[in-house]
Amino acid sequence: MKRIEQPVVIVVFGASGDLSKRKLIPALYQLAYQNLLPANFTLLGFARTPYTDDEFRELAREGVTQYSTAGFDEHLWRWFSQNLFYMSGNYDDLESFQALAKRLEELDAERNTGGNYLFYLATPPSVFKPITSLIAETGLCCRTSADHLRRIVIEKPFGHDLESAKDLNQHLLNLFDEDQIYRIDHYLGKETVQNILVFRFGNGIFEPIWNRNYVDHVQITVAETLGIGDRGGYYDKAGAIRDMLQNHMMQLLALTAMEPPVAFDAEDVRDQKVNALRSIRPLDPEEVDQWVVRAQYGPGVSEGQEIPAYLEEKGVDPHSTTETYVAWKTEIDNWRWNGVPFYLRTGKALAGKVTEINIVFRKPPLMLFANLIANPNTQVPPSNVLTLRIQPDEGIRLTFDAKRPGPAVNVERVAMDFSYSESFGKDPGDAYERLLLDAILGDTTLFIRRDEIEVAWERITRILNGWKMQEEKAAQAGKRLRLPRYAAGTWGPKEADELLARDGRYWRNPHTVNPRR
Ligand SMILES: NC(=O)C1=CN([C@@H]2O[C@H](COP(=O)(O)OP(=O)(O)OC[C@H]3O[C@@H](n4cnc5c(N)ncnc54)[C@H](OP(=O)(O)O)[C@@H]3O)[C@@H](O)[C@H]2O)C=CC1
Ligand SMILES: O=C1O[C@H](COP(=O)(O)O)[C@@H](O)[C@H](O)[C@H]1O
Repeated sequence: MKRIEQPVVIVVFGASGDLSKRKLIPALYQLAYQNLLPANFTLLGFARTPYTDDEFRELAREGVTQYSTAGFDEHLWRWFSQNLFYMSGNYDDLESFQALAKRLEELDAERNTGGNYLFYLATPPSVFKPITSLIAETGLCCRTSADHLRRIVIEKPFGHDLESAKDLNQHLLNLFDEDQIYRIDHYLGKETVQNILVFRFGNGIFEPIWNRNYVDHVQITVAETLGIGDRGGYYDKAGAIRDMLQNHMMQLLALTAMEPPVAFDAEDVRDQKVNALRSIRPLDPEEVDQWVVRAQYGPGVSEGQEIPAYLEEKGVDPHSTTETYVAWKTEIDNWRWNGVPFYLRTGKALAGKVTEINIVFRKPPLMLFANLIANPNTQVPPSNVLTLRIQPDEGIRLTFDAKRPGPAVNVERVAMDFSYSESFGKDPGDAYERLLLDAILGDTTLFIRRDEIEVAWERITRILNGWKMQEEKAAQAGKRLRLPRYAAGTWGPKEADELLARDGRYWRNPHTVNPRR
């Protein structure tokens, strides 16, 4: 990774919160561990909770001890912690921001930080607008700050539907230039997600078969074992579609489906991602049930932990119709992918924590060995599947059929594996490390551009509209909609299996020892 040359103050709004403690501060510490931060690096936390600098440092120390992948080193901590500062203020109050401007001036003078500021919005989205308005009003960041580094990093969720996303984009673009706005999606910071592009476009052998002539279908799974825990208040308003599908999974889809960029730079890569997203077939809300399955978890056990039914979780409306699981079949209407279904699924309280992309290749034109396969299913599934394992056990696997040694011709499914940890001797670093560094260095490649977020929301809002229509219909009939259920600790509802079974396919469940199931 490249070292940051120029000094910078990172202002973290919402610094008293979970993201700051679990992700941002440990990621900065890890950058310090790798000697990637500038000598006079400075972090100024800003939130309403009244902490002193020392109290904030204590909070940060807890975060680093618990969550840093670099471990805890007392000597490094002493250097790192003396660069952390804190001030309290309100997110919608001009005086607080004037005080912030004054504090930044002092820090500039004391620490020679050159007037370079990166503002990180690690707060709930309800205060994104007031914070950015006041940053602009106090002149801390505006279009004319060209002489200094002045950038805004904005966390997800970016809007809750197309209209609100457009509205937030418009608000930001009234105040700042697009290249000052860093819309974050932490999946793009994951090494294995970035590797999708290297794998596809850095090698000569995969791209020629990466299309409708060879690919039968694509499956993208982002499964989590935990329930919603104590995030009921947030999650019940978001659901799986807004929490995961609109952002992380759309990005995985775009990177899998996109055409090669002209060059590996921010605009070219994002142009191609936008084209891929625009090629997703727009869904007719009336037909939502043909393409999308939603469900909620019931009680069960996942990874040895008892999980209550979603409707009994703290902060959840007992009549909620918010989905904790969503499966979506879509098609990409372009030359490369015409007729190849993409199946996406994500959910909480599932049987495994895993993110993977499966490229399932077509069967050979003639199945010469179909009757020689040991214990075949009634229907012989395609044997060649390329699995991009995003997490955990990051790597790539290709399954194929081979002859089992012996005088008879017996065919068995085997695999070729690439493992990150085996090949590179270490696990991939944390996504926030990479993204923070890129934001400071001014590289927007791994951040979401305005049009990207809007086209993703456009396709997702069609699904949301379909569900809304169903709810309105039920209400008119005096009924309450009840979502399908799946037991916590399983791979999801039977309706999701049926979505694929209708096409003669099945979900390839990760961790399946025998890839034939
Ligand atoms: N936590 C995570 O793992 C992830 C978080 N995110 C996103 O990052 C952002 C921050 O997340 P997280 O740290 O978990 O959030 P928190 O709920 O911990 O909020 C962060 C801080 O914001 C302030 N805050 C909380 N609620 C409100 C409110 N209603 N109005 C104004 N201020 C409030 C609090 O600080 P104070 O009261 O001191 O002002 C709090 O410490 C969110 O947008 C979230 O969606 C994205 C991916 C992962
Ligand atoms: O953004 C989010 O992502 C996490 C999953 O992230 P991962 O890096 O652990 O795969 C998810 O748990 C959370 O609900 C969502 O807000």
